[in-house]
Amino acid sequence: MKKINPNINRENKVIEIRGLMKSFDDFDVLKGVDLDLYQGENLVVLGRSGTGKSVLIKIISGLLSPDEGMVKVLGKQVDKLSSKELDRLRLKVGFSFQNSALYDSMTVRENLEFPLIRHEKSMGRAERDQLIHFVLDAVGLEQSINQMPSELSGGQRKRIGIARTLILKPDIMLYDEPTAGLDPITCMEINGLINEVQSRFNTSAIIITHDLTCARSVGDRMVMLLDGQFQQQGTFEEVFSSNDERVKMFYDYNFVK
Ligand SMILES: Nc1ncnc2c1ncn2[C@@H]1O[C@H](COP(=O)(O)OP(=O)(O)OP(=O)(O)O)[C@@H](O)[C@H]1O
Repeated sequence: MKKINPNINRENKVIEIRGLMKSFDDFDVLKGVDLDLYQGENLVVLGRSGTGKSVLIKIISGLLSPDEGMVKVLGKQVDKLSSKELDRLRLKVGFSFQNSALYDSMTVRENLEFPLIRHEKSMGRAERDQLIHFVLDAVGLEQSINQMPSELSGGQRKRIGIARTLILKPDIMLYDEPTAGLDPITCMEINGLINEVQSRFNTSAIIITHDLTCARSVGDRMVMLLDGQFQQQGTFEEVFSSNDERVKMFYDYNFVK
């Protein structure tokens, strides 16, 4: 289990959400979500499939717009920003996708270089190279620099996906199912990496997961999305001491086989 993290700054909310609503046609997915993410905190978002966890982080990263409610990211209300301002804010929010989203036709180096060429146009080759080596070292995969994604294991692809997100030095990391499809040992390694990124890069993060071992090892706090709202929140023990049948089922599925 994770130790109490002294580096969380509860005076500084990097994400603040109030009364967030989102529907698709007549299907109400988010029905009044309130959420705070504090600077330096790893927050785990739990919830069954289809409850709207991905919709929530897509709204935070500006990929979807809210129907109602306030979504503030790094002090900026996302729905009030021009598209240029939103693009600038997005660079501060790193999205680590479930499938790692690497370009299969590019080497690891090219995959890492791509966001720099796109977003840091004035950066020279030497500085790009230095950053590529820095993030590869951070995820422990310097030796893979010239490999193709198809030559990497699932865990290595996740690491490179995380490196590619880190290379733009985001303030906030969003991890969508970081351990999905990995064996237990590789899951532990990825959990360790998420914690290392938090302490080494001083990022705040939202981690979406179904994996309660991951939740327990990376989360400073957890929230559970039930019926379109966060109805349970606190430490792992606080959330799972609930008598709510839906919470108990979630726990049993993970730990009682
Ligand atoms: N762009 C979209 N258009 C229409 N419906 C959508 C769209 N995006 C999501 N939905 C619907 O919103 C609901 C929530 O989807 P979401 O992907 O957020 O679930 P989730 O909690 O992340 O699930 P999982 O754990 O399986 O990834 C689903 O019913 C989904 O079909």
